[in-house]
Amino acid sequence: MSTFRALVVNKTDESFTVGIETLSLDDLPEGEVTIRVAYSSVNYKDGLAVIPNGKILTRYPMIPGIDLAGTVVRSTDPRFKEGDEVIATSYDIGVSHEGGFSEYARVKTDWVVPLPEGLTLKEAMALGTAGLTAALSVHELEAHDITPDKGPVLVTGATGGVGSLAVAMLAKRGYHVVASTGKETEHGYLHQLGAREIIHRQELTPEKIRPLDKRRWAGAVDPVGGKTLAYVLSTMDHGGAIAVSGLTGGTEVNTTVFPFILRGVKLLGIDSAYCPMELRRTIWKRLASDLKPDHLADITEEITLDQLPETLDLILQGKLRGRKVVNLQ
Ligand SMILES: C=CC(=O)SCCNC(=O)CCNC(=O)[C@H](O)C(C)(C)COP(=O)(O)OP(=O)(O)OC[C@H]1O[C@@H](n2cnc3c(N)ncnc32)[C@H](O)[C@@H]1OP(=O)(O)O
Ligand SMILES: NC(=O)C1=CN([C@@H]2O[C@H](COP(=O)(O)OP(=O)(O)OC[C@H]3O[C@@H](n4cnc5c(N)ncnc54)[C@H](O)[C@@H]3O)[C@@H](O)[C@H]2O)C=CC1
Repeated sequence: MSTFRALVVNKTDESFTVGIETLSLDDLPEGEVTIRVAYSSVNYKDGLAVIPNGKILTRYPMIPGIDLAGTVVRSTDPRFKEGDEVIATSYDIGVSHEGGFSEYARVKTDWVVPLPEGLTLKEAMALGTAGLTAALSVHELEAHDITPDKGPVLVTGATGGVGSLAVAMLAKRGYHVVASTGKETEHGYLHQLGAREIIHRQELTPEKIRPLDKRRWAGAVDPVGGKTLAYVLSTMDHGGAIAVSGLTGGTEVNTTVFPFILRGVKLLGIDSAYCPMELRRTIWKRLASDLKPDHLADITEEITLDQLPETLDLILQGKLRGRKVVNLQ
């Protein structure tokens, strides 16, 4: 192999371009582990990475793609050897270090997780950062004593990557899942993943949000943020917890101290990118076992490298359902 294909984003004072290019291994950055990438996946952050003011990429040109899974072809670190199947997600990958939308990648050993028993490379990318984030959210809710007997757990942005996987994981763990979506055509999909109730996303953004409103949820997984998060905060039950990961509904949250001081609500921030390695390995093991969604194949659609630009455009428009896995073999 002397050359390979990758998606490259470039920005200069005069232009901004996104396209497939042919590169050689010498074009890859420094790192101990070189990987023949089998699959990558599409996350909202990748959509932001390929627009001029997305504020994700820190230098250009850059290969985006925060997720990758494949087989080690060379390692200068004894922790990995040729032939090992591995996952590498987040850290600087696809941000300031060439990422997964590429047939080959070279990364730091400290970013690499061995593929856990119970997952294929394709399944690992069907999960990807969205799965890691959904699982971290469930893990954190559990750690804050939000058990299935406590009451309904809300998932916002429920047809998206984080949302779909959170619905499936919580349902598998026995929670009464309430899924919020604006997509009326996807109710069947959400019921199939295990949602017990489906509500329209507009219900979570009323004109006026009271400091405290009727208690509705024991827990919530919120990849939407913004006004939705403000309403969810005001409608949490006593001792409830919200795992907040995203911003598709906005970055500003107008709230009061009352949910925190009168109902003891906990706001749990989820950061998949710099999640410590020990916890990351624990979560990947759970993703391969008790949190592995029963309907992973139904959540996932495979695309090619050539289909990436249009798919990245669609994720920013909120038009995708579930997860897109990029086949790079
Ligand atoms: C899969 C994960 C996700 O999807 S997370 C959601 C996607 N991420 C984003 O949308 C973040 C995009 N970034 C921004 O919008 C901005 O960087 C900002 C609003 C977070 C801050 O903008 P500002 O112009 O005020 O400052 P800087 O960009 O110069 O950064 C200030 C300070 O924050 C640190 N920082 C920026 N981005 C991140 C990040 N993603 N994670 C952690 N820290 C971040 C940056 O390093 C600066 O810190 P400093 O110590 O000064 O270096
Ligand atoms: N904190 C972390 O570590 C991580 C954060 N994220 C964030 O989580 C969010 C979701 O990421 P993905 O699942 O990859 O994206 P996605 O595009 O697959 O899902 C987003 C969902 O939000 C919905 N949505 C869009 N605009 C909305 C609005 N105004 N109100 C309500 N719902 C709206 C979409 O219809 C879609 O269902 C993003 O903001 C992303 O940046 C994702 C992964 C890791």
